Amino acid sequence: MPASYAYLGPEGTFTEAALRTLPEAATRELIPYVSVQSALDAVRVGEAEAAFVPIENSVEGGITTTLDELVAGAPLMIYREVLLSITFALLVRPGTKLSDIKTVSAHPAAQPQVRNWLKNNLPDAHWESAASNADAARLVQEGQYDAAFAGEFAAALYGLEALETGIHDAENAQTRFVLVGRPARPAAPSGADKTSVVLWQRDDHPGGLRDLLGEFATRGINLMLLQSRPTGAGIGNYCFCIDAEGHISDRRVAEALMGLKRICLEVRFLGSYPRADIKPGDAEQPRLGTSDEAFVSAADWVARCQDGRF
Ligand SMILES: O=C(O)C(=O)Cc1ccccc1
Repeated sequence: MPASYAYLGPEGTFTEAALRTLPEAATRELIPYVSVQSALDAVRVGEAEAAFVPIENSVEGGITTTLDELVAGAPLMIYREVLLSITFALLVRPGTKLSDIKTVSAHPAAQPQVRNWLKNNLPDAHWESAASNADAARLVQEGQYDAAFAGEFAAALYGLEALETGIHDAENAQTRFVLVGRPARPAAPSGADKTSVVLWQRDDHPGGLRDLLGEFATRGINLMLLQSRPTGAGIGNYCFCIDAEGHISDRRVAEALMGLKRICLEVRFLGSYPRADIKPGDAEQPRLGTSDEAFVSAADWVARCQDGRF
């Protein structure tokens, strides 16, 4: 197994900055890839042990390329998540003034975070999407665009200077990144975990989504993400990406997944992994009647009833 992590590159992405916060990244070779797809494919073909990619941001929601790869591509599993607070710098070739800027570029997920700033400061600039924010910086260096929105730290890598820093339409904007590998046994519960799944409904009926959500609700499981994605089978056909509190080895989570497996056309397990938003020990206690002990004693009671020993 190659001891390398693929990531959305080139060098100087927020993805790379987030990846470097993981202790295990220090012992791996970090290899930049040009797209989320190519980083994930590197894992699928065994070129890399895992890939690190953006999956969600607090301003715009899911990063659809990543969700769609996890939903429809050859199965992969999430092992870790990282949250990074993000503000942008406007990077230009040295000497460029604001009034010189006719074209700006960044990753599409950056646009909702800089839209108001652009309207107020560069209302006539033409937006061009790039494969990543650092790639936009690289293209500015090459002369293809006049300015890029990227991390301030990318300036030195591409011989650029920051004309403006701290650009962010929404206060406290965060992006969530995940470390994705081939399917294997999830790490043991950390005490504050999250489980990701994709659900496909068996048929279209009133309350169909409520039935799916009910499997979590009746077991006291809080949801942290619900994003529908088109299945590609026609208008109105969606699957649901869900992040739920807890680990698959928690009885309530396992029971909810069994319930979903019984009623869904398909359930894809995407992993149980430590939450980045809180530390183990700070997680809420299970709601009344949803602890492992409650499930075990209820199952014992049913077994005794079946045995006539109640
Ligand atoms: O990692 C990057 O730099 C990216 O291009 C992805 C991205 C886009 C917008 C916010 C955070 C990360």
